[in-house]
Amino acid sequence: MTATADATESRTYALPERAQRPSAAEGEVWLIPSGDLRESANTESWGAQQELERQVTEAFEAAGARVRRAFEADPEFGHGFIRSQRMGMEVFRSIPTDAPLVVATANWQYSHHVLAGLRTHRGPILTVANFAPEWPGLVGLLNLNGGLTKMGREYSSIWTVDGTDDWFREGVATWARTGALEHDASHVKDLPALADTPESRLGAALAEQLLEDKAIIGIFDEGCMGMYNAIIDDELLNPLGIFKERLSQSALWAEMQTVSDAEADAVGRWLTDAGMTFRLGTDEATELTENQLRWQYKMYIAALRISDDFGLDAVGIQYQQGLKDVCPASDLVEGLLNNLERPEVTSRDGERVLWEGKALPNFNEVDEGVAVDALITNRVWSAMGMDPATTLHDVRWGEDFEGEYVWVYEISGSVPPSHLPGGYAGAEGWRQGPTFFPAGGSTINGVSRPGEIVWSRVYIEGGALHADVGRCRVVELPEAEVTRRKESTNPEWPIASVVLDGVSRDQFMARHKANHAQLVYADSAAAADRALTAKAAMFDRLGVQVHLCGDATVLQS
Ligand SMILES: C[C@H](O)[C@@H](O)[C@@H](O)C(=O)CO
Repeated sequence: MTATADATESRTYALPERAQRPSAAEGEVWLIPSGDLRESANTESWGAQQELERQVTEAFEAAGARVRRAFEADPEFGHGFIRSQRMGMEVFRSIPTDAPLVVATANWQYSHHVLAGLRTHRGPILTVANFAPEWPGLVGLLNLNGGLTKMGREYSSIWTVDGTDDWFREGVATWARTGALEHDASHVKDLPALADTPESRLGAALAEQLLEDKAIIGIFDEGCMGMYNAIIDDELLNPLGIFKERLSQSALWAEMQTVSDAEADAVGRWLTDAGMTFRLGTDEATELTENQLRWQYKMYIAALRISDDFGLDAVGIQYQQGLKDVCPASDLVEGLLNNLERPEVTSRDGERVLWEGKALPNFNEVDEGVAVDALITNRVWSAMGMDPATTLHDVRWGEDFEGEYVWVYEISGSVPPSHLPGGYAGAEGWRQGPTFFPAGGSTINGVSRPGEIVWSRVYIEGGALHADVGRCRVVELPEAEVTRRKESTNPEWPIASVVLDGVSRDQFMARHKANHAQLVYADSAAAADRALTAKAAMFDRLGVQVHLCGDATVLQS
């Protein structure tokens, strides 16, 4: 009997067909927009995106270049954003690999929709945002830039309020001509060798302790909203003595079911007694309700119990995907965890008060750059006897006010109440917007009190961890101006009016490698300088490369 013929004997195989890409045409610039994964956000911000694309197209035409959009808007969806990673990959198949490419961003966008294509694109890349309050294009841009920086892909970046300013138009013309754009970075210097001071000794000692004893950051579902820059690989994280506990938001939801209404309601009573107020209504779809609050209180208790189970040193909840469809947002929980003074929670058996009188550092949107920063800040500030309550803020917008550039830093949900005037008395809970949070939930809304701040950002560049550190002040603006700024952005979110010391708007935008900046108050300007020195020393001893921005100085005697 003869053996059956081998199917591959002919040695002719089905080779994959390769996509035929158009070739780049002289004087042609390609344009793509990256969108949100949430269609509600895409349809609502589509008008703002069209306006930005009009401004960008006009600026390129004035510079003698043509703009070609890589695909048309889809009438079925009612917008022309790239709305998923898959769609991004498909769109990139039609873009010449060596074409000059603009990513225009007028909204909050999910960077991973376009990072796959950008990673292998060979032509020059320009990221552009509208510097406008209503839709956070610049927040999206800063995240994208952080992602490109982490992956080591060269890019240029520019932003504009309305497309008419010379700085923007000249920048576009320069990039169209040369494929590159340099920004002023003269405000940044590397950390000098630190003298032996009480602060440098404290930083080094805390670093040694972390390296020896190690710490765990608990991550309820890693990776939020395509923020590739906010994921720190274990290989970079573990050498700091910090390890991840990977947890699931479904476990959080399950634990929430075990918390009784009575326990949840006690949290609510504590907050009300402390002076916090809530804007309550009855329509679940658009208003904050008692029912939503009760679920948030259950989440607060559940988060602390699970953190206790795993012996966590800091915790983050992904929350914007998955969890937001199941239950009210976690923001209220997150602001409380970061605060020293907060409702008491016991272990399940009622025997132990969890983190009694202490904050459990929380990193919103599971941003691991924030996790490292919050953990270190908590330890330095606690050792110095200062309030360690720290939070990220979105770098949301800014404008001159009476000759000074005042940023709108605005986290998408909550700050620790100690950042507000009068603490809980300065906190008002508003419903999270239905566009992003169908199941609602309360924010911790308010206006951050004036004070001396250390700001920072931990990020990845060149395969290593870096920290930009600087000094700023939260300033008090007239009420009407604060209201205008809040209403131009998201009035349900807490705002900090920030003046950066020695850093201009464009220097900050060009340098910053994330949509988030970390803020913590110090007791005075002198205390802030001392704390900054200790924090820089701790980073330094851990092997994180520290850069001092603007007027930040370290004490050398
Ligand atoms: C709700 C929005 O998507 C926000 O969450 C977004 O702008 C951010 O906060 C990004 O950090």
